[in-house]
Amino acid sequence: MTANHVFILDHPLVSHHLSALRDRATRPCEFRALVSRLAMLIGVHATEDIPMREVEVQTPITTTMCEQLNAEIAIVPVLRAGLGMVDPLLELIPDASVWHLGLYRNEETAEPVGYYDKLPRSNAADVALVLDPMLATGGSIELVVRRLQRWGVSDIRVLSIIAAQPGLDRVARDFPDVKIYVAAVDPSLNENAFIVPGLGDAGDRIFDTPQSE
Ligand SMILES: O=P(O)(O)OC[C@H]1O[C@H](OP(=O)(O)OP(=O)(O)O)[C@H](O)[C@@H]1O
Ligand SMILES: O=c1cc[nH]c(=O)[nH]1
Ligand SMILES: [Mg+2]
Repeated sequence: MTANHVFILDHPLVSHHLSALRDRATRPCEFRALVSRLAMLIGVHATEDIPMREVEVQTPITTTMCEQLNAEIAIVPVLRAGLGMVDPLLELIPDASVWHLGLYRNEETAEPVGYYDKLPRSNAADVALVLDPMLATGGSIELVVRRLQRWGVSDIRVLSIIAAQPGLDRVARDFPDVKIYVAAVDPSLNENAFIVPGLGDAGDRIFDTPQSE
């Protein structure tokens, strides 16, 4: 099942960079660059229908009607791994604000545990772009979506690089209005709730903090 609001990028550049990202031999320096490149491609796609307004612009030659963004856009990286996607999104949308949320998964239960929340209580953004390269069980994203709904955001868009089908189905079922943009959907999770085939632990690979195996 793939819901109406799930968008899977189908592009040769996405496939090419994803293959290097998955490769266990890819070093953190290159891994970071690949996360950034893929985040930019996903970011372009995820903003295709963002609200716009007409403005009159004076060129050196004449006046002409142009379009500009017409929405308060919040970039919401999920620590840690989501940090790797912030710079390319800010490159695309320099006027966006960045609100950090910190979560980690309990290793035994795979349940998300919140440890940092920088979201304000009021003045919700019009659009929230949630950044997290991995959507596995979907538990972390569901916590984030609930928090953004409490803030008052109505247009929530999740940008992930790889989603596992079970987690994607769960989020799409529980939050049918949330739009989800991914570069790939992998079929399953292993006994530790890691995505299969996946790419391992995205946060550890971005920040070069390998855990003992
Ligand atoms: O869909 P879920 O099952 O909730 O799993 C996905 C979450 O797991 C990873 O974070 P992790 O706990 O490894 O934290 P980190 O980014 O600090 O490494 C990933 O970046 C997501 O936030
Ligand atoms: O496969 C997975 C699952 C959760 N988090 C990751 O970084 N990778
Ligand atoms: Mg991690």
